[in-house]
Amino acid sequence: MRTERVSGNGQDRREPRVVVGAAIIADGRVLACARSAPPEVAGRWEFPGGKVEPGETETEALARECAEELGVRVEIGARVGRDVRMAHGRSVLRVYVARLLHDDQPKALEHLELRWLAAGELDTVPWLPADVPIVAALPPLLADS
Ligand SMILES: Nc1nc2c([nH]c(=O)n2[C@H]2C[C@H](O)[C@@H](COP(=O)(O)OP(=O)(O)OP(=O)(O)O)O2)c(=O)[nH]1
Repeated sequence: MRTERVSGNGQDRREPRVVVGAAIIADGRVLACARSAPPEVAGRWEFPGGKVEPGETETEALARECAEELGVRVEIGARVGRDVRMAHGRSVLRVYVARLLHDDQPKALEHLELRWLAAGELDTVPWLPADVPIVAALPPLLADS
């Protein structure tokens, strides 16, 4: 895991690593993805995404991960929910709304399964724990889409 030292008030502190996720919304549904690895989280559901690499913006990281994991091009929009601390504060999950571009259709290139979920179906899959408060913020966004 990569961390950064930031000086302030004569003390060093470590900035949490940002993991970005894309809540891809289309026709009132959000794309949920079942992780294939590692074994301890395989079968749990998440938003496509991953760690922001050095020198990359969050938007660039999301575009890269959506291309790698789903083979799609996306437009990134507003934040969904709040930052959720993970790994004892060593990382945070930060999710953005995304929309598919050019009629691209997501493919499970790295996930076990993909599902489009409407607001009433959000609790039909076992989300990773950090995703739960973010999923709770989705229904108004799905209603507006
Ligand atoms: N992508 C993603 N990761 C999540 C979510 N919720 C959640 O707890 N995580 C965790 C799982 C992992 O511990 C971590 C992200 O790891 P990752 O494996 O997706 O990141 P990455 O693509 O950059 O992978 P790597 O380069 O380390 O192999 O964040 C989510 O909704 N999306």
